Amino acid sequence: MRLLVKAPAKINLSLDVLHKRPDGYHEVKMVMTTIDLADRVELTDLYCDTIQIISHNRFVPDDERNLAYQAAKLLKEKFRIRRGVAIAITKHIPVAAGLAGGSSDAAATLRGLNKLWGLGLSLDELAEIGAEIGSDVPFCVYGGTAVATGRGEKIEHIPAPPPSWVILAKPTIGVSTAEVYRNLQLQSVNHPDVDGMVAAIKEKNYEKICALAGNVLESVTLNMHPEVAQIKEQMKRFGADVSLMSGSGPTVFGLVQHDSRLQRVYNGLRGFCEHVYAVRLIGERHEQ
Ligand SMILES: C[C@](O)(CO)[C@H](O)COP(=O)(O)OP(=O)(O)OC[C@H]1O[C@@H](n2ccc(N)nc2=O)[C@H](O)[C@@H]1O
Ligand SMILES: Nc1ncnc2c1ncn2[C@@H]1O[C@H](COP(=O)(O)OP(=O)(O)OP(=O)(O)O)[C@@H](O)[C@H]1O
Repeated sequence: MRLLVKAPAKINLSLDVLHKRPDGYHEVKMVMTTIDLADRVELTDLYCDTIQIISHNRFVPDDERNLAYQAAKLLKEKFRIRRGVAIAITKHIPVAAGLAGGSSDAAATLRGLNKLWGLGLSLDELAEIGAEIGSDVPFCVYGGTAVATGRGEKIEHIPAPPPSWVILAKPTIGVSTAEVYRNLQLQSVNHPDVDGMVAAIKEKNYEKICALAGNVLESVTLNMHPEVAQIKEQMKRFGADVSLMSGSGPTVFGLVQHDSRLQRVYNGLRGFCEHVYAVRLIGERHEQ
């Protein structure tokens, strides 16, 4: 049997870090939402008992380092599955970009194998398993819009933000999430108002969402890579209502509500940035 699953990217509308924990992770409080830029994950039953990753992207590992491989391995071990699977991943989400591409591939693999192998697990159960793979995986299991706390694995669902265009611009550098967290100087950052962002989303107040968008990790990545700060400025200058780095970066996203302004922001950025995308906020959860 063969199953096709969509793996959408996320952006962080607000990202705060509260403190470093004894286990080395950071306690976060952030608002995440899905956008309609997605990888395609195709799962095919194999007769032999192996996990095979097929990806034609040179930045994506095709062995046990791939997060989708780790998702399949976990399910096989936990539920003593003696079937194999080929996981073909067509990447559309840029790699190491702050958009949770690998995490979303892993989450899509969990949702897909749950069906393919008839495991009957709930999304809550899949999210719990996903937390063993990475901090962003539980959110990606559900999709939608949520406040994530803990190290990112505790998910509280909130309604979708009002509709908007999202312009993404990714400079040609990759950023290591671990390195960004390691270099964070918490005593000197401006903490975003995450509760205010949640209220603004619930009120569907687009102006307030734009005013409250913030990400403490910008303090690290913008310093390490000044081109990210430049893109952020250009995005605003070309007419985005707000521009912010997503996750640990380096992708910068801009929100644009009016169609009339979309083309100007998109074309303006294309002038000096190779990877630019215009997508929509989805903000709605996956079905079981
Ligand atoms: C930046 C975000 O993408 C925002 O959504 C996430 O916080 C990162 O999530 P992720 O990429 O799934 O992160 P993980 O794979 O769990 O962790 C990668 C590394 O980032 C650091 N890390 C991650 C999450 C967290 N809350 N605190 C951390 O300090 C740790 O050094 C960890 O070894
Ligand atoms: N399925 C996958 N797709 C992309 N990268 C993967 C995958 N599996 C493992 N990786 C590895 O993970 C690294 C980070 O890739 P990813 O695209 O998930 O980063 P990211 O978007 O910054 O993640 P996050 O926003 O969750 O921090 C890559 O450099 C790659 O080596």
